[in-house]
Amino acid sequence: TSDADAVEETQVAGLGEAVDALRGARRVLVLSGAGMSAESGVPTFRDAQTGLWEQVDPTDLATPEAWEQDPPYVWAWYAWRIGRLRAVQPNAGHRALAELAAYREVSIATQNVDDLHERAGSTVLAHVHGSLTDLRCSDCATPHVGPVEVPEDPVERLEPPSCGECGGDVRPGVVWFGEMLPARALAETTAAIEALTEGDVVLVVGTSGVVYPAAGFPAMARAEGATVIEVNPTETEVSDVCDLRLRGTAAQVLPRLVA
Ligand SMILES: CC(C)NC(=O)[C@H](Cc1c[nH]c2ccccc12)NC(=O)[C@H](CCCC/N=C(/NCCC(=O)O)S[C@H]1O[C@H](COP(=O)(O)OP(=O)(O)OC[C@H]2O[C@@H](n3cnc4c(N)ncnc43)[C@H](O)[C@@H]2O)[C@@H](O)[C@H]1O)NC(=O)OCc1ccccc1
Repeated sequence: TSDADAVEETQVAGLGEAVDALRGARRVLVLSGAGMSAESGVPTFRDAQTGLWEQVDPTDLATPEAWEQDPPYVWAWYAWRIGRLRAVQPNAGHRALAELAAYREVSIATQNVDDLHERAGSTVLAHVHGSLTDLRCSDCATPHVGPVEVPEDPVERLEPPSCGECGGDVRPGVVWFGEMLPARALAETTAAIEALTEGDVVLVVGTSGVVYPAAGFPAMARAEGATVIEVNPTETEVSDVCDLRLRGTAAQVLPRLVA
């Protein structure tokens, strides 16, 4: 039997109810995290870092302090992630959400800094933690365009590109721990949550619900009366605020939800 059949056979408790809820929904808001891209080969934050960064807690690397202290060390990690992102493809979960938008009003607010939703054909409402591919000067904030050298294999240190305006170090356009979320992304996500009503559906896909303020979004959506559905193989910090918990992966469950 092929993988699809195997997936087809595995019963996901609550799937029927979730399909019904989605059928009756006028609007769908997707809150996605690292698990959404795991089956594309993008490691989640909780997955052990591989190789060079094995000993490093990503939340220590993804900070303004780490950048201040040693830009080439932090840049090497991001350049490697940019390189990895170029080598992977959206998965069946990303594609299912893009298909759903053909017959439902779908908004996606993601914690992910990858562009896999867009590459699957979705329009993303907000990247609340920024984007790996948007680069800017860490001194004058000038957006950095032009090619970015990425290492074949992980390297310990790599000089970040220099800003064409002021010569400063160019940093990734992501939100580091301790940094405020992009005002526009936060405003649009909050507006989308406040616009939710009875009967609307919120899909919480592949997030452990640990990082704030994003971890508070599912409860805010529930408070608006929407039906909140978690898609995650394991229990999370937000499972309790969800009406339905579908214990499976994004690429396994989402295609069956929108079929
Ligand atoms: C660690 C945590 C406790 N710390 C925070 O939340 C901090 C501090 C904080 C603020 N308010 C708080 C309140 C309480 C406690 C702490 C705080 N928040 C901040 O600093 C935020 C900024 C946070 C953004 C940080 N940047 C990221 N990313 C970009 C960088 C980069 O990518 O390098 S966060 C990054 O990690 C997070 C990882 O979480 P998940 O996406 O949930 O992924 P994770 O790996 O954890 O879990 C994966 C899940 O998927 C599941 N899964 C696995 N495979 C699959 C599969 N195949 N299918 C489906 N699911 C799957 C797994 O079971 C698992 O559940 C994502 O958000 C991701 O973007 N800024 C801020 O609040 O500014 C103002 C401020 C500042 C200071 C103090 C007060 C206020």
